[in-house]
Amino acid sequence: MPELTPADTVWTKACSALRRELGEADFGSWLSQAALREGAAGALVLVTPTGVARDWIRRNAWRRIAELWAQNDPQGRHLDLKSRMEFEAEAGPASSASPAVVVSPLEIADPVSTDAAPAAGRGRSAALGGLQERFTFDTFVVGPANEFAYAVAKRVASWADGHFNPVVIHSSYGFGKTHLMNAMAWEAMRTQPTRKVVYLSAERFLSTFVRAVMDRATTAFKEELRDADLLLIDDVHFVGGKQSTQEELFHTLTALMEDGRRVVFSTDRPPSAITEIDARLRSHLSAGLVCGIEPADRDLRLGILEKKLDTLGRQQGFAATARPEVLQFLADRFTDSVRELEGALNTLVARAGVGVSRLSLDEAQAILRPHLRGAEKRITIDDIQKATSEHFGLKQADLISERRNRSIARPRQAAMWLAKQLTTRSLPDIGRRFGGRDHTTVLHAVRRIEELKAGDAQLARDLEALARKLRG
Ligand SMILES: Nc1ncnc2c1ncn2[C@@H]1O[C@H](COP(=O)(O)OP(=O)(O)OP(=O)(O)O)[C@@H](O)[C@H]1O
Repeated sequence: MPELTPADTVWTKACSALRRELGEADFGSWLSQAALREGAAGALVLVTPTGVARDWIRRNAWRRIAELWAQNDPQGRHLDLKSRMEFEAEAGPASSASPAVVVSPLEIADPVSTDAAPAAGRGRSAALGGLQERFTFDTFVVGPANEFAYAVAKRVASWADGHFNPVVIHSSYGFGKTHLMNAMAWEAMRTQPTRKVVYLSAERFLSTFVRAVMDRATTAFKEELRDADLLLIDDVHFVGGKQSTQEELFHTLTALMEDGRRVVFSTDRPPSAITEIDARLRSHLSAGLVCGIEPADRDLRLGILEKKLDTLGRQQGFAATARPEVLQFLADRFTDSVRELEGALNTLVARAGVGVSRLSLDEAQAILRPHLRGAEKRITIDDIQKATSEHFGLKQADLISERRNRSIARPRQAAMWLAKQLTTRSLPDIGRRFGGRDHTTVLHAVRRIEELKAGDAQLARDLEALARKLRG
């Protein structure tokens, strides 16, 4: 039997990208209440509590959800969107009582679960949920972009003496941080089953901590973490701006380090650039061993494709290969993150099945056409800045500068809006490319332009002309 990816895993992955891209406020207001459910005949439906929420999601996030879903679901299942009333009307009254709920993002947190380990003995190891079995060193492909981070991760997992503390692994989204963090946890548990390994995302650190505060159970929470021989916290930038969580994290870090325990963090930037994190915590992170993972080069992308193809084939029970020109096409077109690259390959295998090895380049392109809309002509933020500055008679440097006069600020906001529409970059990523601005600034720009273009016909025309020019 091929191994199926549970729908909740796909949704969890999509949620973590959506949370980052939409921002905490929108995600919390609209998506955190939506739940993935199974309707009639096993159809998967994202169910919102109200019709208003459904409409908001359809207008503002549905296209992106569909993309993320396709990228993360190897089975290529269809996902529908309905309000609860619609869902129950169609599925019949039994649906509300049936155990059809797969998962809602608010229910994901499972403060102390110990059921995630693969076959190797667990001993005192504890994973606070969320470890994925497929993320091991064996499935990680090494190349110049990640070899240093990989070597450090192997060293941490072997419990070698003379370790650096903390270790910080950073990369832009989708280039393998979580994969390496998981691989370290699995291997550390395997090599020293009597030691305690704790892995959790910063998001889960936050939600578990908040819940512990509400339940007056912070002592148990602290003990659970401070007892770890190896603590791994993924996506630590997420605690930025959350004062008490940062403080708790800082105390956890110092307590563990004083005791000679090992701590590893992953972040989306070098620690010195995470300005939304408290200076004290930031300086502790910067003082550790900081290793970056660079975007994968073409050879690494090809290597990853071959490895994934082999794994997918084994999961589905056939020897999967693909024509070199198909793999090269994927490696050249899906360069924004390994996640997208993998999503494209998943789509081909899900659609063609055993016939994937016979797919011609034309057929592969036809299958991937919906995914290529943004990538057809790969538009970069640099292209957008050049076109926008030219259109408004400015210099590209003006868009990146600190200058705030309206004649510059408005085109800058327009360029940010275009970056959100025409690329798959996240808000933090866009912010970074506009002179290191915060993701909230980008979000504000995107909303402001949405508002303005509804009443300002000239601006709407400018944006349309720019988008047309950029799309080519
Ligand atoms: N070098 C690699 N070898 C094999 N697979 C990889 C590699 N790099 C990334 N991947 C795959 O790409 C996908 C995205 O990687 P991962 O989730 O680790 O990224 P990330 O950097 O943690 O992203 P984010 O910042 O969005 O959390 C995963 O399925 C992972 O297995």
